[in-house]
Amino acid sequence: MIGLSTAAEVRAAEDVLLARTREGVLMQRAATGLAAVCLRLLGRAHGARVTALVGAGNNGGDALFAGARLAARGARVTAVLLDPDRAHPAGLAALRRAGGRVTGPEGPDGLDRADLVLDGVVGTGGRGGLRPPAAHLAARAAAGPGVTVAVDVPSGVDADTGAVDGEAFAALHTVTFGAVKPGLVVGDGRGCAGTVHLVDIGLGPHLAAPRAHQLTDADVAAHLQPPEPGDDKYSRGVVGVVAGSAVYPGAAVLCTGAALRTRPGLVRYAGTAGDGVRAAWPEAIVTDGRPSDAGRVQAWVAGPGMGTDDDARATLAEVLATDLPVVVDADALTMAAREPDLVRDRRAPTVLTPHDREFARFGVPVGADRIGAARRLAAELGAVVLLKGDATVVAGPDGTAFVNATGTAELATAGTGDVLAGILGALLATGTPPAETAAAAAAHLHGRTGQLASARGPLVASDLVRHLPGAVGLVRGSATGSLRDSGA
Ligand SMILES: NC(=O)C1=CN([C@@H]2O[C@H](COP(=O)(O)OP(=O)(O)OC[C@H]3O[C@@H](n4cnc5c(N)ncnc54)[C@H](O)[C@@H]3O)[C@@H](O)[C@H]2O)[C@@H](O)CC1
Ligand SMILES: [K+]
Repeated sequence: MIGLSTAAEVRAAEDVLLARTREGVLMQRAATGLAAVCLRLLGRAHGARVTALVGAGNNGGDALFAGARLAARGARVTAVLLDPDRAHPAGLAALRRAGGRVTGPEGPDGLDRADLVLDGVVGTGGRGGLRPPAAHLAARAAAGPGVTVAVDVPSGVDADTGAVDGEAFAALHTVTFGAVKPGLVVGDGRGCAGTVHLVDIGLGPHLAAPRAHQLTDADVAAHLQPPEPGDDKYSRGVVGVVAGSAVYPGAAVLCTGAALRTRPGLVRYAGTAGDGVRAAWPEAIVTDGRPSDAGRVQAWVAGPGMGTDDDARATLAEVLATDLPVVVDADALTMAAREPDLVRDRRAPTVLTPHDREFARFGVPVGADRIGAARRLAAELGAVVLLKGDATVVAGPDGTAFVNATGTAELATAGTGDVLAGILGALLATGTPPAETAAAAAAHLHGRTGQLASARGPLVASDLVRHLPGAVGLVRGSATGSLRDSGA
């Protein structure tokens, strides 16, 4: 599990460590790690052209010291000082000693010929979007030929939320220090950060336990273990599905199929799309009656394609009245937004799976702070909220949050949400792990499946169902996790 630490948490840990180390040691650790990543990206140092955009704080100091290291290895480094009188003095001296050039914001900056551009304008001390002339230089860097590398945080991105209020530096890579900040992996910040590289500067033992996380394949594999010799179809978790309609059986077919393909045990279906489900999935046990006629289940998935009429409302209420985990998706979300008391503070876990428009129906739009928004609704309803997006966010009522790392834009097609609901039902039905972890694991597996299914071209939702066993195998087989994956 990768912890996501806020700027304040990182600063607090830095303060403890700063008091115990010689002055400048932490910055040297950061600059050494930064220079090492730059060298890897450049492939060579001698003759490489590097431009560093340098602000007035310690973030600029990191860029200057890293620039000095690259210059010492033969790179042609130009530092563009945005505020020449306030640039980090020791960093500036080191760069000059190593043969680097220095200019002001109006000087010749080499941006149009740089092999690599370092963004050391602002880091965790930044507030709001980039101001001119930094905004102008950032735009030129993005348009130029050089590899763009953000120091700690892309300037203009809020490190805690990923919000971009105005202009921000568009990095292909971000080298971050001490801990990954949430703003690098969620919201608009995710797009600005590119691939995230974490440099250890020794903060680990001093960091507060993070309240937000990213799961890796290894974490998710622990929840997708193969059956053991003593298992039977009941012990692997029985999923109940209420979805679809006689006219629109598709959602029921996709949702049931996803539950079966994630953890083949037993799936029971109750509703008016029974004929379609029987035809597609002879493995499912189908009743045309009400959920209470379906037989014993361990978790319910309610909503995809079920409609929002009185009958649908009664079905949803019946499922929510049980003491079982319930996934509230699609049409069920519309009904829950109208009557939040249906889902509020149930004894068993409830997982709501809104996209932004569905989320807004609960009263307040998502806004730029996606983790904050999910936490707010989760606390208000006493439920788990899985807020879908480019990087899906999961929050539990106690504020525990997860940001998904495996999302791919290929998943933006009809029916993929029905598949996610089915996966989620399968992971909830075993009762372990906690519902927010199960929801985060479902989002992770869904993303991996999307990557696999779109490896050779665009996907449709039924491709996802077909690729689920392969994705489960892939996640199980992968011992290591990564922040950003090749398919993302
Ligand atoms: N504290 C430490 O021990 C360490 C800090 N490190 C670096 O220090 C950074 C934090 O340094 P600081 O606290 O000095 O702050 P920053 O360097 O992030 O930014 C502070 C400066 O930026 C200006 N500023 C704020 N918002 C701006 C905007 N939107 N546009 C233009 N300028 C803006 C402020 O006026 C201030 O001068 C980290 O991100 C990291 O890069 C690393 O060297 C590791 C060790
Ligand atoms: K920066």
